[in-house]
Amino acid sequence: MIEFERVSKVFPGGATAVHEFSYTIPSHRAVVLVGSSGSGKTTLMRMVNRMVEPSGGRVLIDGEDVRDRNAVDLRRSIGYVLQQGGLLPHRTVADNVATVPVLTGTSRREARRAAGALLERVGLDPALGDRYPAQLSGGQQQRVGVARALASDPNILLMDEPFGAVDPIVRRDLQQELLRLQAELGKTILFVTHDVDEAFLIGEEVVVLEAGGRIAQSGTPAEILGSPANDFVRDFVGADRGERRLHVVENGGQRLAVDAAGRPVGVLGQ
Ligand SMILES: Nc1ncnc2c1ncn2[C@@H]1O[C@H](COP(=O)(O)OP(=O)(O)OP(=O)(O)O)[C@@H](O)[C@H]1O
Repeated sequence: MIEFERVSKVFPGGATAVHEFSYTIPSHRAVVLVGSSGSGKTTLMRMVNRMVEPSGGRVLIDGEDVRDRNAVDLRRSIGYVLQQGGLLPHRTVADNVATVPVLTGTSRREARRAAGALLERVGLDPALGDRYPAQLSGGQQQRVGVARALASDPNILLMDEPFGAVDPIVRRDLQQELLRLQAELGKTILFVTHDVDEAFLIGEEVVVLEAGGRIAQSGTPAEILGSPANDFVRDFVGADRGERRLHVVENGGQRLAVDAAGRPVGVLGQ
């Protein structure tokens, strides 16, 4: 469980990036922060692994203030997936995946063996482990990024626009892969995106942010789609979408998010 308790962040010489944000992410839940550029999503995410220290308030993991944790140990215990993969270019894929386990005492041989299994888990041929990141496609690199984040078997995965840099078709594959993985692994996931469709697909809960990390609305995709709290949310969920405007339909006891052409874009649960 991750608890944000009235956290704020004022960067030196800057405006307030986040103002008194409070939210609790239950264990094993996938929660998506969605909002336009500069709404404070990345700042909030980085407070969890202490890459950003709050100016006020606190972040707790399983009841413990992250400030009481050693920052390096904390970071190694949390999976972190970045938009550009963040892979080390001069190390093989297998060594990239094995980085944290080796740092925390697993033998290189054992960590490389485990890396092969992790590559398979994210849908890659383990033989790719001998390549260098530049020899993989963007989508494959993102999968390696996910494998690396899973390597220390963390309870928490932070995912910052992880599929933002790949083309739409690969992006859909990666999203489906993440849903499949989450069904298997049940991690506590904090996922950041500015893409509403992605937020509603991945998030069991979605937090719509306005500037300054203010919560415009939070809830399940069905709740937000079904009854937007205000004009801001209504616009954000539907703006500029024309015929792609999302709505909710009931289908055989399931609630589906569909676009205006009736194409399902996500299952919202029972
Ligand atoms: N290190 C920093 N120093 C000063 N200001 C910062 C710093 N990091 C972020 N900010 C500012 O804080 C605000 C929130 O930034 P943040 O990156 O959290 O937003 P975001 O919602 O993740 O945006 P994006 O979708 O563009 O990544 C922005 O106004 C940004 O310019």
